[in-house]
Amino acid sequence: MFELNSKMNDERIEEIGENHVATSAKTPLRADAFAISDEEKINKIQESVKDILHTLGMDLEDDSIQGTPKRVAKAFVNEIFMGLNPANMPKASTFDNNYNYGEMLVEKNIVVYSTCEHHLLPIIGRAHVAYISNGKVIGLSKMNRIVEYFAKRPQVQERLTMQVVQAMQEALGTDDVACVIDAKHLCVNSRGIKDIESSTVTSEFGGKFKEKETKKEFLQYLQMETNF
Ligand SMILES: Nc1nc2c(ncn2[C@@H]2O[C@H](COP(=O)(O)OP(=O)(O)OP(=O)(O)O)[C@@H](O)[C@H]2O)c(=O)[nH]1
Ligand SMILES: [Zn+2]
Repeated sequence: MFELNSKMNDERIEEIGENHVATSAKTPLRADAFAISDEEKINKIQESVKDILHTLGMDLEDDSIQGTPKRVAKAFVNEIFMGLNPANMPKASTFDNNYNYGEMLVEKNIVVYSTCEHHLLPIIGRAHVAYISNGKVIGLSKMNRIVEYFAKRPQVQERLTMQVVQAMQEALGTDDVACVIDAKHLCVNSRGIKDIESSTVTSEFGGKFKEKETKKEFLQYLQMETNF
């Protein structure tokens, strides 16, 4: 019934380049960012973490800490910052909108675990992504995966929000995409000003979502009570 369109995604990756984001919201990567393999990155980071722990005065021979440099390095490369590796870009399978669904689709409450690039501390929150089909529909989980991919980078929340919208626009071939993120930054909550209550809201509205009524409809869905 549906025509899987993952080939388009591969072509798109080639077109846009390793950052998967068209223009303004690129993650600042060095030109030689991919000169060494992930395994080499893990080895180098491991040494750097050893150095930090040693400088802090920790005994690296201690049974509990011995494995920490490797653990941290693996977590950085394979998990926390896996979104820096274009090989991890999710395949954003799109399908023909055969049923002519013409209204907005909202994927609410997508969990965001990201990392603030200023302090390398967690950003924890929720993303809400919406689009209006221009002939294509996207697999629901792919929206969660796109958010996850861009979240797993050193980030500022503004850029993350824009990257999610741009990647969705590319996948769906439409400007009519929006994203709102509400997140807590541990650099604000647990250190510095130590304001445990505050959170940060960012938004990006593309195409029809810039129009008052469409934006309002999207934001109203986010206020809806959910009973499940
Ligand atoms: N705009 C923006 N700022 C962020 C984000 N994450 C963290 N920051 C801020 O980045 C700023 C870095 O400011 P600096 O003055 O260089 O760092 P700092 O001395 O640690 O600042 P304090 O957090 O105020 O102690 C801080 O105000 C952070 O709150 C983000 O996603 N977007
Ligand atoms: Zn921070």
